[in-house]
Amino acid sequence: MINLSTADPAFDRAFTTLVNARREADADVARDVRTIVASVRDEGDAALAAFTKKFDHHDLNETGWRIERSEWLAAYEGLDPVLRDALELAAERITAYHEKQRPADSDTTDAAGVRLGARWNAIQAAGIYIPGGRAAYPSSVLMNAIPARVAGVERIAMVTPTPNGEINPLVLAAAHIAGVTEMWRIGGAQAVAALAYGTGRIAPVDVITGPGNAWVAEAKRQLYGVVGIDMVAGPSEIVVVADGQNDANWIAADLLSQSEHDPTSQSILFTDDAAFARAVADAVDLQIGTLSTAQTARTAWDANGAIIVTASLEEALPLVDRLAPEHLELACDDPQALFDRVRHAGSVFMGRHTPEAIGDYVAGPNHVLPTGRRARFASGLSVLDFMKRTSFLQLDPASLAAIGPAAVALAEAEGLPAHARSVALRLPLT
Ligand SMILES: NC(=O)c1ccc[n+]([C@@H]2O[C@H](COP(=O)([O-])OP(=O)(O)OC[C@H]3O[C@@H](n4cnc5c(N)ncnc54)[C@H](O)[C@@H]3O)[C@@H](O)[C@H]2O)c1
Ligand SMILES: N[C@H](CO)Cc1c[nH]c[nH+]1
Ligand SMILES: [Zn+2]
Repeated sequence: MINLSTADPAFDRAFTTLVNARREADADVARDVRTIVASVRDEGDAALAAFTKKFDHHDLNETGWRIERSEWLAAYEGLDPVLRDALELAAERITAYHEKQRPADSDTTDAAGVRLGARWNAIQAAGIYIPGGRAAYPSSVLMNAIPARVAGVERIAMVTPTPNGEINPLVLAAAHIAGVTEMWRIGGAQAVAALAYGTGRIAPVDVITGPGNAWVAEAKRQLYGVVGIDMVAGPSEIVVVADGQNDANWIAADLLSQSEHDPTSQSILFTDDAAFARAVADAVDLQIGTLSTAQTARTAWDANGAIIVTASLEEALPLVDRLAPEHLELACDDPQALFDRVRHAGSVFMGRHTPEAIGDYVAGPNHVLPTGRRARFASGLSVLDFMKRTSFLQLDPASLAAIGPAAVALAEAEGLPAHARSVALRLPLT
């Protein structure tokens, strides 16, 4: 973890180094993913089986490629009622939030008499990636499959790695609740490539969504264009802006909630109170030892964590924008005043009683969010990622006569005479 202060003359250089650090996509990851993707494209299921053996340590021909619906249902029915209720509550709240994202079609006639509009359609087949290397993510099943279902996607093909052939029953139960239509026991860059190109067993999809580690995120990035993607949602990140009135233990837990995801995760605290900064650093060190995820959290915190003391909370805001974090917590009395001045963040958690983890599970907005400073240009997963828009137009003789001559003039100016003729032939003779 690094300690910085904006009062330090060397601050600008140190902060720029922090902003530019490429935690997730070093050259080796990009090169290895290129090899994996090419193997799956050329060798299909044989490559999938080999990579699954290498990375997830099981033989797909023994454990089975697909996980059948009967197993999802059995898992759902066998769930502890407390967990079943929790999943159902999460699913209800996520559905309610995403239903409001359904876009409206448009169909209008303008002053020239031209009918203009746009119609939204769901994509036909979505591939959803559910991480499963270090932890199981039933919450990510809901966050991906529910918006796809709300959009009206017919085929929702879920992939998830099953290390040593084992899968968490909660993941199966979540697939049952959320409306997944097929499930494959594969993960990593190889699963993303299989969904993009298709293999003997797996039909290709139109769009791949979902979070994952550095290899998964890089595979989506490389395959964009072969398929659509939501955005690059890699190793988790959090920035907390907190004044000295907070409980240091609460803020330490918030920082660790994202450090425990991945050794390359990043957690950063900005505070205007140097004594509070020291208290949080101590609380993080005390809490790490109590976590079953201590090893991952410790690696991430030591390598990528930062505590930055500023002269005021306001001073932190342009620095937050430069980081464009996946998650931003504003832990102070008037979070709205700070929020009004933040431009780049995937999702913002306002006030002292809104820990980021509530958004990971049950609040409603999507937890699949852009990482690696991509909140500068990308947004969290939504219903729109599973839809696309077709524009349409309709003219009659009068409206063509009104705007057609301008099109003819422009076509001739572009040196495209067939374009000009196609319009001119329909215009009244003058
Ligand atoms: N940004 C978001 O919205 C969001 C949401 C949830 C989770 N996450 C992130 O998802 C990630 C989950 O990671 P995970 O590892 O638990 O599961 P994962 O499913 O993303 O990755 C596991 C797979 O990674 C591949 N892999 C592992 N080591 C490899 C290597 N050396 N070379 C090639 N491939 C390799 C294997 O194929 C393995 O099956 C975390 O980074 C977490 O922070 C992000
Ligand atoms: N914080 C993750 C997004 O970066 C989402 C998640 C799921 N489960 C727990 N956390
Ligand atoms: Zn999380």
